[in-house]
Amino acid sequence: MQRWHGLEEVPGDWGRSVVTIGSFDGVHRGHQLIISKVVEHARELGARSVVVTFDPHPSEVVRPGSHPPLLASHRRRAELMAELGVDAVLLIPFTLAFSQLAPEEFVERVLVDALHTELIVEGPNFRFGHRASGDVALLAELGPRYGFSVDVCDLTVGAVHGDDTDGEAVPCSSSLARRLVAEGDAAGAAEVLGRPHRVEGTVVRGAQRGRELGYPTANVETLPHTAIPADGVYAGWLTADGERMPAAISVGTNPTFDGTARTVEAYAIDRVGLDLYGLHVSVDFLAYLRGMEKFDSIDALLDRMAVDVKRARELTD
Ligand SMILES: Cc1cc2nc3c(=O)[nH]c(=O)nc-3n(C[C@H](O)[C@H](O)[C@H](O)COP(=O)(O)O)c2cc1C
Ligand SMILES: Nc1ncnc2c1ncn2[C@@H]1O[C@H](COP(=O)(O)OP(=O)(O)O)[C@@H](O)[C@H]1O
Repeated sequence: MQRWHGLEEVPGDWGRSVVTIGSFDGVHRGHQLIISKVVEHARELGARSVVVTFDPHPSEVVRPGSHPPLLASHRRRAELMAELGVDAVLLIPFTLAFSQLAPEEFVERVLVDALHTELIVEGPNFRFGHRASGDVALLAELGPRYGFSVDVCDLTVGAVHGDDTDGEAVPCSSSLARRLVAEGDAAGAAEVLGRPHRVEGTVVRGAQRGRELGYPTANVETLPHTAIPADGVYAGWLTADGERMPAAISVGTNPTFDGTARTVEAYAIDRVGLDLYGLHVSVDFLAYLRGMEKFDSIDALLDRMAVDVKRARELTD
């Protein structure tokens, strides 16, 4: 899969494209549906599939300070899109100037001049151009002039979760996944995303206390704006150097030790002698086990950690 950063990186001799445009944060099940459609149509038409996305999140430019917590880095999104068979991802720097393009200019520069778009696939709520004034009706109107057609499809995929929905399927969306992650509902988030929520980062030094407790934990320094699950203890996986290891994960300030910094730490169950410092690792959150607690003694914490680890081992088996 090709990755282009900016319109100027699109090869001049790039052929015809089937395109979808969006933020695609988390590449959740609704995103997966639309991207699969793009890939399928491209194969039928003998064209190539392209996903157009933006960095930073458009809301940060339109309303500074409103950057939402991110479910996936652009690197991770690209990885997931490659798995779906996408030929190229075009990441457009979302500058103030870009945000001010009139919808028709946006169509000309991105869809027509750069990508030679034959078909664009979007959900009915797609908006683009200055003040989000372009919509699918405008795309359909401009299509004949520029030689592309528009496939507007219902991209709603339902996920059942929680007690507050009476068992009703709720449409998958990035904001729903963000809310579930923030509430610690790892299982609900996994249902929306189609896989456990992942947090990535570099392993940094902590208080060096874990090894003394018998549970060394890799402390993961996450990227800015990462969607970090609610404080608590989780079962999941720690992946390092391509190896996926069952893990018991702690998110919080280590209140038993009167800590103040909020950390994401993962103990790779039953593994000894790992050296993960400085590595880029990922932590997948499969299930919420319990809340973070301030224990009266280290023994009480250790008793509880033994129970957590046993449960995490069972869940990741
Ligand atoms: C499965 C698990 C559960 C944990 N639960 C708690 C907890 O309830 N309260 C708490 O203060 N710390 C908890 N911790 C965090 C430990 O206090 C922390 O891993 C330890 O202090 C080591 O910190 P260090 O990596 O900075 O050395 C938990 C850690 C793990 C792996
Ligand atoms: N089973 C394991 N799970 C996680 N990290 C481990 C494991 N075994 C060894 N390590 C190493 O030990 C470090 C964690 O030990 P710890 O005493 O908690 O130190 P720190 O406070 O610096 O995180 C990890 O960063 C990793 O390099």
